[in-house]
Amino acid sequence: MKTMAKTLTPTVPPTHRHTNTVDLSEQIKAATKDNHVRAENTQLMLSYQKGEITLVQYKVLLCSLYEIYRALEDEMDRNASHPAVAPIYFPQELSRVESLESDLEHFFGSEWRKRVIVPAATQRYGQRLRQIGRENPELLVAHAYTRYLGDLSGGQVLGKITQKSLGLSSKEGLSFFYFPSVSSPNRFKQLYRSRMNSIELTEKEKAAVLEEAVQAFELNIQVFDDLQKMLSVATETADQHKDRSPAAVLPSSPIVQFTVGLCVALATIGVGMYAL
Ligand code: HEM
Repeated sequence: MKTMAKTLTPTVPPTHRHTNTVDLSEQIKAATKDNHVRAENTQLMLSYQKGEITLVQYKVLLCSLYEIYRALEDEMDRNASHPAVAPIYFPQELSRVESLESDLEHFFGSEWRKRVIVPAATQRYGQRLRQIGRENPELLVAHAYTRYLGDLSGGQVLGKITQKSLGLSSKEGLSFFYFPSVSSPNRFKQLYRSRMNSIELTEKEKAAVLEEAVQAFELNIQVFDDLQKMLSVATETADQHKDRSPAAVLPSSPIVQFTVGLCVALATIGVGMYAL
């Protein structure tokens, strides 16, 4: 027996054994730990945690999330059969585009498409997603992890805070936070992690995925910071038109939209803002 056990012992050198056996899900969590703390401490997320999220903050956040998920889900769909995407492709359980569309319609009305407005950082995030979808689909896992596992973790608490902060009596306008096809977020996250760990990646690709996950958090942080700037400009504009709230100013008249856009373009030093 003893001899057999010896024969079966792997001959991989200990250092190799270590790198090959560390799961992607563990590595990605460790690699983005500090970025997660930074994301939690952005002004927008701090307002959230204090239960001080306003309707206008939530509305602009929804607009940016729509742009981000549209790019992410377009690219996931297009690359659904790619070996690094297929294991973590869960459109039925995770897709957010339709829920965001219904939330946007709830808050902006049937003409919501004309009123979606996003800052430059959101455009950059979308462009990055579309670029990796075209050029390096194996990096999509970094973005899918960052958004979907976040939505199934802290995002669940944020949903409850949003409902309370905005004084919403029903779930209307909050579909983004609900995953009707996920009965247990914790169990689903475990399944998702195991699927991530099953993706076959070379060491070089794995390193690139970890780097991309850090970037994904940074892109989110930039979006939150840009939204905050956009809102400060809108508040100043509203103060100059004392009869109007920022919520009314931001997505309404084309002239004010243009003014806000112009100010944010200046405030974000050349990066600009795009109205969809
Ligand atoms: C108010 C802001 C936030 C709070 C309070 C929060 C809170 C949390 C909590 C409690 C967890 C679970 C940790 C665990 O299971 O060990 C978590 C996980 C996670 N969060 Fe956040 N979060 C926030 C913002 C964000 C943002 C902005 C992102 C990215 C865009 C994000 C991405 C993630 C990810 C990817 C995970 C899964 C980590 C893993 O298990 O690998 N979070 N968050």
